Amino acid sequence: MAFPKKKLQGLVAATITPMTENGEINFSVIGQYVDYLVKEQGVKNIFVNGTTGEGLSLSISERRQVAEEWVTKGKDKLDQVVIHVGALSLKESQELAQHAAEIGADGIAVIAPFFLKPWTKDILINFLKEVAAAAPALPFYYYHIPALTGVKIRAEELLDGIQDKIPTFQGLKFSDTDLLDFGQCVDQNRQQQFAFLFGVDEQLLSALVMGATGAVGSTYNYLGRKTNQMLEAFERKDLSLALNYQSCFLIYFSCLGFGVSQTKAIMTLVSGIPMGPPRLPLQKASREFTDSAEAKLKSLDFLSFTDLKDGSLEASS
Ligand SMILES: CC(=O)N[C@@H]([C@@H](O)[C@H](O)[C@H](O)CO)[C@@H](O)CC(=O)C(=O)O
Repeated sequence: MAFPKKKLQGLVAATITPMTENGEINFSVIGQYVDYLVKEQGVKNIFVNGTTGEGLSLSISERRQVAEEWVTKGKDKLDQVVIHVGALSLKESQELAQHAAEIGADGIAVIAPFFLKPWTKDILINFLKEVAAAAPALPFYYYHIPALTGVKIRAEELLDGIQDKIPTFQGLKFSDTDLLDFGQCVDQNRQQQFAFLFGVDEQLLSALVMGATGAVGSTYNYLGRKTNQMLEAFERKDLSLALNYQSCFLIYFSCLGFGVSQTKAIMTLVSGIPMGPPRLPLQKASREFTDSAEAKLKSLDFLSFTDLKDGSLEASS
């Protein structure tokens, strides 16, 4: 089995799908976006077509093209490109999984189907197993995001014996605030060397304490460098610096808002790369929001990372 040379760990940016003002995908900026993540944010792993990437709002053909563009532009620059291939239709999910393997992606992830839902662990595993089997050489990650899917099966329950059913299972992307469930997943599966990737960015420090081996999230698009500093502080057991980062992050960024529309607007401001509006049913961030976010980011010196004071996101004034 062609598993990655190294385990998926550290920060993984959940990529935004850039769009034009007309709502078409803007493929032309993806190369620039890769360079920005690597050079400016120090982030070399990406998660494509997930929540932040509006994967479920794209057509299957668009999802294939987006995945292909990221793999092509990321070649020799990124470490790992994981493609989210979850869909309501098993057939579509399998088609996307097979496509991810064909284009040379490094892994696939799948959410629980969320319209006609699996109500038991065994049914969910059966669905995931069928998708994973369509890409038998690719590492498989379960993407647990119960608030959005409405599928409340605890991850800890799902992981019990999962590799017997899904031999390519390599880890969990856990986008939920139930740290007890997360901690139990880590605790019970430590010996299997799975990747435990936390997906609630504003709680990452707590998840590190519970044993997270990495993180997938929207904010690592523009806060990758600062979050890497937090990871380093945590590694050095400098909890006070790590906490300083997490607190600053909570105070400063939670007031800006974290929806996909806001993420697109903030990323455009911070990176200078146009991300465009989201697709319906999401609404473009209002001018009022963008103006106040810009003022806030300026007051933090945040529109130029190089000016940031070490270990602090505090306002320059
Ligand atoms: C619900 C949601 O979008 N969660 C984000 C977080 O990164 C989130 O934006 C962040 O924690 C801020 O709330 C990620 O877990 C989603 C993600 O990784 C993805 O785009 O698939």
